[in-house]
Amino acid sequence: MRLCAPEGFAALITAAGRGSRAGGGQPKQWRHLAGRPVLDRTIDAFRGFQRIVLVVHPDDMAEAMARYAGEVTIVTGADTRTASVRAGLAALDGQSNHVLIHDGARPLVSANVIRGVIDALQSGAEAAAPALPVSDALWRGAQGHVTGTTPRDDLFRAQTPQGFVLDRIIAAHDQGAEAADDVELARQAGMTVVITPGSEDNLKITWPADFARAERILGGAMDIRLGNGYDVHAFGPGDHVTLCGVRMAHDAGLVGHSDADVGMHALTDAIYGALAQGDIGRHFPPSDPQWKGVDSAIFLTHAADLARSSGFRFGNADVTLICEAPKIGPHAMAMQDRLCAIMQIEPGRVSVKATTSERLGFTGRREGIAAIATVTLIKD
Ligand SMILES: Nc1ccn([C@@H]2O[C@H](COP(=O)(O)OP(=O)(O)OP(=O)(O)O)[C@@H](O)[C@H]2O)c(=O)n1
Ligand SMILES: C[C@](O)(CO)[C@H](O)COP(=O)(O)O
Repeated sequence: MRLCAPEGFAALITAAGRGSRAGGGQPKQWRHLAGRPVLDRTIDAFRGFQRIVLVVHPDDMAEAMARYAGEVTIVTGADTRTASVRAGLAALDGQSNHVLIHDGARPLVSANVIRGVIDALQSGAEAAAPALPVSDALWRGAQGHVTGTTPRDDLFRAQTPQGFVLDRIIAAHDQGAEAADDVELARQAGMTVVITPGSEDNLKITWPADFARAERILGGAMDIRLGNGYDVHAFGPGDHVTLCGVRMAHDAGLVGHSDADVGMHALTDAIYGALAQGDIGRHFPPSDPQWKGVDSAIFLTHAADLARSSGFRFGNADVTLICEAPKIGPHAMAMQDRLCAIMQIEPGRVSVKATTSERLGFTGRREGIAAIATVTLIKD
């Protein structure tokens, strides 16, 4: 659930690091986590803020502008996290009186964690930040052996967002010191910092294995839907068929109320099925003359829009056409492209393939064409 931040609260997201510990050939904030860039998810968590400042590396400025211009204020960062935060603070103007400073590399921060920081600041704290008590025993060690134990009663694992009265944290940064985080700088400047509840899920992606861990956490929170669809149309008089949006010459046509695109109908029903929204007949009754002879793209567009407006994105779709003729193979790519265009999803997520039924049954006797489709929808 997304929160709505009070007026005067700004968010500052640091994303100018190079992610050297995470590896992967690309800075971690730009790598995909369950299908979306890490930074998309981080920014989404702060969408309820009127003002968001995003600090990026100069090499990433073009990418950041292409993705987020107009939604957030984008500024260039510097060599250290502290200097990047300083650059971001300089972009905040008099409209903000509080700022929450957050690592771009913590994409799974929850509304509750953010709300805890805001609540503390609204209750009068000059600084507040989430943390978790250390629950494991803490050892000192050398050469592979335990050399001592450290009491953990007053130890916490610091997280972000770290929230501050804006002019107090700007003043702390103006003193120019380097620090592990903004709480350290705030304390050096004499501020009292309230500890608010952190979350195990609010991990900072730091090491290669953190991507798999974050995907596992997201997997638990994701709503993943699977839908299937099946349709049949009989051959009748005609000189072409339209399958998955592609018109093909044939020695017969397909009989139907609309354009009888059996593949598109199966796919449309699969989407409605995944959404638990009935089938094409419920949304476009065959008794209604306005759907007579129409392009079935109308139905697929409606189902895809319904999926999106319900908060889902497409995982993939797979359509199988069952017929002896016409030959589907030469047209399969064009069909995939057409379905992707109608559903407004990127190529590579839709498959169209075909099989015969070895001359058995109604498809084997060339009396008609059948189609089955499967689709996955994801809400994260
Ligand atoms: N000069 C820097 C360094 C870090 N960060 C940001 O601060 C957050 C926390 O830093 P860290 O996890 O250390 O990220 P990196 O510096 O990218 O990682 P590494 O140290 O492995 O290179 C990240 O969102 C990172 O992009 C930043 O804005 N500017
Ligand atoms: C700000 C921080 O995430 C709080 O835990 C942490 O200090 C960043 O440390 P890093 O060494 O820059 O990853």
